[in-house]
Amino acid sequence: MSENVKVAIIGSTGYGGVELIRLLASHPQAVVTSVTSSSSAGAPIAEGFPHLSEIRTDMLDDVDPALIKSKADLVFLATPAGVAAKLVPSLLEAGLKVIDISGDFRLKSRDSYEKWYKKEAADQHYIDQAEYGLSEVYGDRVLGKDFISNPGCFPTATLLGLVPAVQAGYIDPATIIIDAKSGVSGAGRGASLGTHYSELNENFKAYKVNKHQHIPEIEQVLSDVAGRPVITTFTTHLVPMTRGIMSTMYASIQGERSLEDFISLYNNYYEGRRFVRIRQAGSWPATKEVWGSNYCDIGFSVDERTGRVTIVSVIDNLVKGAAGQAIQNLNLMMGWDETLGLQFVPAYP
Ligand SMILES: NC(=O)C1=CN([C@@H]2O[C@H](COP(=O)(O)OP(=O)(O)OC[C@H]3O[C@@H](n4cnc5c(N)ncnc54)[C@H](OP(=O)(O)O)[C@@H]3O)[C@@H](O)[C@H]2O)C=CC1
Ligand SMILES: CC(=O)N[C@@H](CCC(=O)OP(=O)(O)O)C(=O)O
Repeated sequence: MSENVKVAIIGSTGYGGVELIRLLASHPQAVVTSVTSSSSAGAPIAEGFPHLSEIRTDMLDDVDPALIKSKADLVFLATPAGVAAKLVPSLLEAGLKVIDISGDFRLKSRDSYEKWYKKEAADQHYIDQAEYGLSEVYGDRVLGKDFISNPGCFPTATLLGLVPAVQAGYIDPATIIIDAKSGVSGAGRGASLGTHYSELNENFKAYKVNKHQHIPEIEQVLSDVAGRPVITTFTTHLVPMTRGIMSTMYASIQGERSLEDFISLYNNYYEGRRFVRIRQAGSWPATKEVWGSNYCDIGFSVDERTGRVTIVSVIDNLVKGAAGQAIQNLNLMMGWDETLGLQFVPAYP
């Protein structure tokens, strides 16, 4: 087992960054030695985040690769789209390991990134270096790597719910429809019209229909496991709750497959993977049952009338959908037990 690792967080004043601080506080082998800010360097981090009082007494550092390298071995980026694309080359050149939580290095095609994110893509050389860290699917590839691109929140819930069935040929990938719902912390800490209280409270709305930046990420992985190009219908909805994602997926079943066949397939696929829990027949996961934890819970129904399966997958967007999976990737990179520092029981109710 490797030594302890010193880590820095860029974007530590956002929701993903603050969640990294919370989770890493109880990690036995990682210590946060630098928290940075591009807008309030020099201020104590606990000033803006009183919940960190007496827990973190340090000041925010500038986003300076040389300074970060002098304090840390590895850096997490939890920054808006387009920032990591510019910063990562200098961080890697400084000799830091990198785990990027943003979408900047997930898509292997620069054209696809520019089309869906409407930002300038990173240099292809660095995109090629990034290992896509969907832990339960590609975790084996992460060991010993220096640069991980952490999956998106919706793709994590959706892909963990679809990959075993697509890979085994239990469903026809061309028929997949994904109906996804997110709590508002998924939109980050910055205020916007769509996320302020009176727009959100007592409301439930669809957004970015057929235009969401997670569509190509989901299709990239499904195409990989299906062995042929897959395109999907994916609709996101905003729910008036703080944390949580529920992805409900529908697809036509191929061959004779019972509910028990699906449950057994998924139990086998995720055997030994502690963060994916497969529900028994008739048990449907709810976002509260994974709240504050790194779990992804998945339930199924097989409809003999239509020949379709319904798959429901839930995660906490800030944990398994962001900071938690990023730490799981840190553990896998370092050759540690993937559950290190992540064994939280969901907070209930
Ligand atoms: N929220 C979620 O559930 C998830 C988010 N993500 C992705 O993670 C990333 C962070 O998301 P989230 O934490 O929600 O976003 P927030 O808006 O809450 O935080 C982003 C942080 O980035 C920092 N930042 C902004 N511009 C720069 C810059 N030019 N250089 C360095 N730092 C900068 C800001 O801090 P400061 O001004 O102090 O520098 C800000 O606090 C995004 O790419 C998001 O899409 C991925 C999965 C889930
Ligand atoms: C509720 C909400 O607005 N969620 C965000 C998720 C953002 C995110 O995770 O973005 P990247 O994965 O692309 O970094 C959205 O739907 O765009």
